[in-house]
Amino acid sequence: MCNQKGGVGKTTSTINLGAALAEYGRRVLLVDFDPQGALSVGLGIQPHELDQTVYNVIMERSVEIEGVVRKTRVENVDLLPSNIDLSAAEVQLVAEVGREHTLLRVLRPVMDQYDYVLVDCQPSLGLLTVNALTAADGVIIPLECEFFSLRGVALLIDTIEKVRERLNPKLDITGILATMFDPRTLHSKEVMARVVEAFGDTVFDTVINRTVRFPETTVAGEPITRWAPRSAGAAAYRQLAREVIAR
Ligand SMILES: Nc1ncnc2c1ncn2[C@@H]1O[C@H](COP(=O)(O)OP(=O)(O)OP(=O)(O)O)[C@@H](O)[C@H]1O
Repeated sequence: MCNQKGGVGKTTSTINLGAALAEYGRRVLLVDFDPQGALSVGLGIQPHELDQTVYNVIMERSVEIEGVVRKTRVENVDLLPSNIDLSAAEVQLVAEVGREHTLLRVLRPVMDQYDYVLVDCQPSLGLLTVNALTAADGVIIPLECEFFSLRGVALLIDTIEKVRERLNPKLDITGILATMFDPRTLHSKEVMARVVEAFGDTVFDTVINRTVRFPETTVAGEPITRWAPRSAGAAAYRQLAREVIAR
């Protein structure tokens, strides 16, 4: 889940797509790859209380991923948590041999235990994000239905193409996900039309509406599929899960 713009719905989409995939019987690992630890918080975990996180797994050879991955309250959804420690990794990794492949290397031992591994990137195109792109089969780009949302997408796609050429030939854009859509405003519809015009079939049919239900789920520490299972937001992420499975 990648977009260097902040606050576009990366974390919300990682949690809720993961939970929806799990409802369809898929085994899911969520990787919090943002030092803010919002994904961990959104699943009811206090990141600052953790002794070991994804940071220790990628920086310390003696720490094995199996000991750091934890179960969540959601059946079939596990979490590799993160906290502020990860902010040091961006600088520390620069000196490492094979620095772009670090995340892929540490995920490999657990990869066959899951049907989907979703990585929640931080809002930057730095080395941690390049690590996520190097480990991934596909990128989902959440795009806020706001005027400036298309700014920066060209740079993101350029980065994805460079990673595909130089580090990970199988990398693909799985889809572009329109988020924070407000069906009452012409503005949202205009932005959506421009996104479809620019990216065509790459855009998921699923559109995530703007609703206060999502901030509520963060406070509750639960995905929307559990917090408000019959809400439109839960239905939307279930539809997205079906699209992702189909793609
Ligand atoms: N569809 C939505 N409707 C209303 N609020 C939303 C929606 N999706 C996310 N939010 C809220 O917007 C804020 C930012 O969302 P989120 O954390 O998912 O974005 P992000 O791209 O991961 O942010 P960052 O770049 O900081 O990691 C959060 O408070 C979240 O609860």
